[in-house]
This record gives sequence, structure tokens and C-alpha cells, in this order.
Amino acid sequence: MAASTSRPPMSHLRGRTSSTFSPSDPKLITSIVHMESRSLRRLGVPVLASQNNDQNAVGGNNKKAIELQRLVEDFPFELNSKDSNSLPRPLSSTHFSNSVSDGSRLRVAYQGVHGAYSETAAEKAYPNCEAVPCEQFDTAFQAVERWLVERAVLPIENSLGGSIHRNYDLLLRHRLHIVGEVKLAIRHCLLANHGVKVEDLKRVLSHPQALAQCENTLTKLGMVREAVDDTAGAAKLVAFQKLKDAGAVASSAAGRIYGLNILAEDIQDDADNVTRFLMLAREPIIPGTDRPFKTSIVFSLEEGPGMLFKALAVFAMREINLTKIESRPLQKQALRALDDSNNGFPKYFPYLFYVDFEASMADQNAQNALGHLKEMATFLRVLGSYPADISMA
Ligand SMILES: O=C(O)C(=O)Cc1ccccc1
Repeated sequence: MAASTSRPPMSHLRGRTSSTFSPSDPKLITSIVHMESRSLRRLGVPVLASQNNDQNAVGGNNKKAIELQRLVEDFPFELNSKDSNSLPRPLSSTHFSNSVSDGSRLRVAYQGVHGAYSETAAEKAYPNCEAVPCEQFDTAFQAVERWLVERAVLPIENSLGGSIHRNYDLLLRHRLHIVGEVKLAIRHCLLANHGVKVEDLKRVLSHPQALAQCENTLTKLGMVREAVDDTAGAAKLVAFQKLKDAGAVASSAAGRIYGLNILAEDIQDDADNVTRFLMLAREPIIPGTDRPFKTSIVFSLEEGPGMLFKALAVFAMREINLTKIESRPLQKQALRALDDSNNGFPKYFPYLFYVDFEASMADQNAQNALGHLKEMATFLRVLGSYPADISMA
């Protein structure tokens, strides 16, 4: 794993509810002032003069920092720039490059702490990136939306556990675009403090997906499962609290980072345990036809016999292969999801279907299929068209 920052995870971006940072935490306020002012300048929005002065921002000028935050909140980046040169441009075919245009390392937000699988996925997609830990997925999404980072990485499905439903819902609730995917082989270890034996363990901590992927092993060992936010966070907790009765399910890298002993390796129920992660950005990439592309969409349909059958037929009749279909019930937050064409009014729909298919939006065949689907869909959004990860994970 590439060297990573040891900064604490980004917490709630507005600093209101964080256990890691509080509103009076100078580090958080300074970093938001600096990064967001850069974003504001790019957009031609005037920024407060004092923000270039660390001491001012940190010492006596929290008020100004907060004012600037309000300014950012009042100026959503999509809506406020009239100058076309300062508008964000679609990412080009260099979207998988590891640096931003000013030469600095690409910042990629992930949920978890140093050593999480999502961090490894970020580094696989963007070698030499600066992986930025976040406490929650929502924070990672917001970090992209507020120009603090360029990408977010999101685990979306696993070969053993299936879809990560909450993350499908997040895709809809936010307006980010899928610009890439990465498949990662997941090999879980049972970790514990030095001197602790398997027989000493009464409980095991990990991310719920990891616990589910090791169901058989953990049942055989008779351990109580305790869910935490991420696998590496579990390892960190076991190590920092010097727990003797609890182990963690996490990667061997997390074991190394937090100085834990590996009691058992490859404890997942199936050797072929692969997680698919999505890379998200503020703007879509320009789809190509030079390599295999995938497109992800979400849509809803009127109720009626055979509606889903008819919807999926638009792909079958054009020989377009589907790689994934997921249905999600309507949630209250989803009521807020906006159709691209409805001028900002909420649209109501009962069920959502998420479909991935093997084609690029640059492909006329795919455009025809979506044109056809639109005729029968009550809502349709393209989440992204991006190069397929055809590596062996
Ligand atoms: O907790 C982590 O390390 C994650 O990145 C989420 C996760 C958990 C289990 C398998 C793959 C990803």
C-alpha cells in the first residue's frame, strides 16, 4: 500500500456534530477556509481577504471563517458562475490521472481510517493519490461537493454479501457522477493484540459487510459480532484500547499499521471475495469507445403488468449486456431526488431500479436504448459512463 496521510478522518464538514473536530477546532476551520476559498476563486466568487492569513483565521477570526462557510453554502458551485471560463469542465480521458491540473496529488476521500479497504481501492484507481479518511460516506460525498477533494470512493457491491444498499441510496441523494470502478480482492484476517489467543476472544469487531463475509468462521469460533464503521477502525480500536477479549476482522495491512497480531488469515467464507468500488466526481467524464465502458443508470416506472420486462427489453433487443440490477424501495430522502428535466421540483416515484450495462454513452446503440427507456420511465438519471475494471481484482 502506498504511503498515506496519517491525518485524522474528516468529520462532519460543517463541524457541528463531530467527535473528532468541534466547531472551535482551529484545524478544521482553517482547512475549510483555505480549500473552499480556492474553489470560490476558481468560480470568480470574491473571497474574504483575511483567509490567506492562517493566524487570523485560526486565532481571532473564526467568525470570518464561519461567514465564508455561509458564503460557500449560499453559492452552490453549479449555479453561480456566469463566466464560462470558470465553469467546471467535464473530465477528459485523463480522468484516471493521479494529479490535478496544478500538479498536486489527486485527493480521494474514503470512509474509514488508514488501512481501510476503501483506501486500497482509492490507491488502485489512482496510484499516488492522497487518500483522505472520512468518518462517514456522507462526509466523503460532501468533501467532493465542496471542492475539498477531487474524488470519493464508495464500495457498492460484494461477491459474497451482494449490494451495499445504503450506498445506492447515497448515489441518488447526491449529484456526483461515477467516473470509474475498481474491483478489489478482499482477504480478511482475524487480528488481536500480541499475547492474545483465539480462545481468549469473546467478541470480534468489524464493518458489518466484513462480519457477514466471515459468517461461517465467526460462527464456528462462537464469537459475538460487534459492528463498527470500518475494518481498519476496528483494528485501531482493539489496538488503542489494548483489548484482550476482543479481536478485529480487517486486512493484514491494517494489522501491520496498528501493530496487531494475525491470528488467522483468509477467514472469509469464500476465497473469491471481491468488492466493487465506484469512483465519484463532481463532473462526468467524456465517455469513449476506445476500451470497454460500463454505464450505470437509475430509473422508475409506472406500475403495471410487465413494466420491468418492457424496460429491460430495450437493452435485450439491442444486444446490450446487463451486469447488475438492483431495486430499491422509495425512501423519504429519495423524494427529494430531482429529474434533470423537471426544473427543480421534487418528483415522486414508488420504486427505483439501478441498472449497469456494458456500453458507453458514446455508443449510438446505448443512446437509442436510453431514448427508448425514457419513453416508459417516470424518472431516469445516468449516474455515469466509465471504463470497466477488467482486471482480475
Ligand atoms: O471497512 C472497510 O475497510 C471498507 O472499506 C468497507 C469494506 C468492508 C468490507 C469489505 C470491503 C469494504
